[in-house]
Amino acid sequence: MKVGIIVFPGSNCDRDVATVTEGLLNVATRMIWHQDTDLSALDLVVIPGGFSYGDYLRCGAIARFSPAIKSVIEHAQAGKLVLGICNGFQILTEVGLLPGALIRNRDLHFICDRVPMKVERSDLPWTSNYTSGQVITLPIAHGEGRYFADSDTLKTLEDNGQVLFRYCSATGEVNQDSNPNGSLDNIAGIINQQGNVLGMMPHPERAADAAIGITDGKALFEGVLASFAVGV
Ligand SMILES: NC(=O)CC[C@H](N)C(=O)O
Repeated sequence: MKVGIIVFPGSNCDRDVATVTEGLLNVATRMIWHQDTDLSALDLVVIPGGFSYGDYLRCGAIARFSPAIKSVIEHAQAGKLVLGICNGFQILTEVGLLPGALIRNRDLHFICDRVPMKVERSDLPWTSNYTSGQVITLPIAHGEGRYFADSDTLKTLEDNGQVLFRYCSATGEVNQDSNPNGSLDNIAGIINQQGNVLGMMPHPERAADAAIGITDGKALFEGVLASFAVGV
């Protein structure tokens, strides 16, 4: 398996992802400057978190025009895996690879916290190392992480099982008290219809090394790796 990580001016979680894929899991990993377009030979492309182009205009609104993003679209359309984390999720919605939008948090504050969320399904490479309904804890760090979509889009997402991660309480209750940013339906992460594109506001790459004291994110990368090992 080969991983590519897109680097924009202002990305700040790119090295964190590489530390997990290359450092902890020993997976061949390449950093891809946003002006590069060659993603061939890559299995997983990660659009990392951060503040691409300073998040001026709107988070992800400038990054979506980068040359690398054209190649990311082709990569996704070929059915290959794309993971957008935080700013990466925002970029994926700007591009239209995922529906909806990420808007200012309900309380208009930047939130930096560790929060519980539910893994809704485990039948995809992304979550094959979790169990369906498992409550995990991951860091969040965003100012514009409130998932929003029109009611038809939201219904389609729910009907198709496209909500992969949902904020909840430590004991698994999904309600407004366990919703850190006001996301509709407590949505923390969604997939496209085919399931090969995942966008999520929480940061699995910041929760993979025991030295940090939180490791629930490691299983996401391990699940993807395992899916290649068995040739899924
Ligand atoms: N950690 C991140 O990727 C932050 C995303 C974006 N800059 C926001 O504040 O919402």
